[in-house]
Amino acid sequence: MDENKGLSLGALTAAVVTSSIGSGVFTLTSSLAGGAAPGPVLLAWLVVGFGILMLALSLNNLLLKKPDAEGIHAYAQEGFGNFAGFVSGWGYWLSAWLGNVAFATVLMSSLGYFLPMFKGGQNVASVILASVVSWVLTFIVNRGVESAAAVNTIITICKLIPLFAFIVVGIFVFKGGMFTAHFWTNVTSGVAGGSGIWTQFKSCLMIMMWVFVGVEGASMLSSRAKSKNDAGRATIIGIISLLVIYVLASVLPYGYLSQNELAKINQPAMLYIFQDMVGKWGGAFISVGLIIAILGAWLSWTMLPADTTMLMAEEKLLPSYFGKKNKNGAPTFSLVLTAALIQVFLLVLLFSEEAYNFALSLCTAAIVVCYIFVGMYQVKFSAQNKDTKQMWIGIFALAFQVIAITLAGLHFLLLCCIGYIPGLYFYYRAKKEFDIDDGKLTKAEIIYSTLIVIGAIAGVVLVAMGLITI
Ligand SMILES: NC(=[NH2+])NCCC[C@H](N)C(=O)O
Repeated sequence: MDENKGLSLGALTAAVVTSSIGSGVFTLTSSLAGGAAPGPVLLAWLVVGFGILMLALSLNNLLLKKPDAEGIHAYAQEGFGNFAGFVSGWGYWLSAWLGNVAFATVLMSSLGYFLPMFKGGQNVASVILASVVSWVLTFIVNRGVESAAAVNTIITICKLIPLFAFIVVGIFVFKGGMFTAHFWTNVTSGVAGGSGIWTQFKSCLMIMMWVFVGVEGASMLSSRAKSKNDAGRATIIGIISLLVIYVLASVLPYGYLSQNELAKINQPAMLYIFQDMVGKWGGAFISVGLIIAILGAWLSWTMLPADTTMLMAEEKLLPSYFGKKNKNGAPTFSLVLTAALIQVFLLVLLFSEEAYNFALSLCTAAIVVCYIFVGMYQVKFSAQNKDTKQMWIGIFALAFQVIAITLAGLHFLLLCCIGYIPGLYFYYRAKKEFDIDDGKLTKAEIIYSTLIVIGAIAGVVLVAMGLITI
């Protein structure tokens, strides 16, 4: 994007929309229909939309008032010290590549639409191809490639066209009677009378938060807005537009197929529903858009984690080799480490029952850690500056994240703790390398690290006991 003139309202709004759209919207309907009827789905959208809006407004505010903070973890560090900065940054990094694992499964299952050998996205052929894609993207980023504005625009258009086509056709084939038949009752649950509204509502949260992962990226662009007002306005318009797209794409199909049919449809659901609506070409049409959307998002989510660990190394939160750039200006160590971990996870996928949901839940849980720190810092900073309105925005943002992750599944946070263990080692190495606090962990850091380790052990134990299914 052009750096000199500042971004217009339209460009900023587009950035908010496009930075969030990855694979999620294409799989939404069936993921939601597995646990909820249209009524609770709409209710959940309202709540999640509000919570995310509060988060984005907090980020906007902080960015404008603290323009020199670089990266989302900077707020945690500024507000609550180095260890908090590390926890937030490492969480962002974990989230970024775990999300790529989820992308891999959707990408492969959409290729399965054309090539049966990839069907389901969870077999040896899929894992091999996904690994190749992951390493190729890493290689490209390692060559120092920056995402070009023109490419971004093309990717955005390719993402949006199939979505609009789906929505328009969805409106035409919509049958009101079908939609309202079981508006509040979950007909897939097997329980007579379905599961209660509350249970249905809860089942929507994780996937709905997942589709908004990435909004923080666009909020980060606020500093490049032509005017401060535009930054705030673009966030609101962008999030409302996203919400409209998500609501329509996920809810219209309830007026076309029954909830049972929707829940059982192959993933990526949008592709198969559209094929059902318009004929064979429909599936191909959606899948091309989907494949481009994922590759584009995957590329930027390859750059982002490496950028984060690079910044963290500059802030002395990680050893200097995380920040060491090759001759193309790319942080090779970070990139290769990340790709290697993705590789391990792709192999795990072979044995996972619900690989996509598992990966997206971990990705979402990990980023919630950063979001919680953003909320906390927004509250702290606004309270210090006696800015009551912003403080309330922060309180809502924070409350939403804490409550939503508690309802969606705290055990995913325990599993994320496992991912923090190597991070703790690197944090400790960094303290030694830069001789911070005489190269030792402080008392508080020891306590927090112990809690993380306990969380990780609890996570492992729960998995071993079969209480958490992978
Ligand atoms: N690689 C990642 N961290 N991806 C997260 C982005 C997910 C995106 N909101 C989606 O709907 O698919």
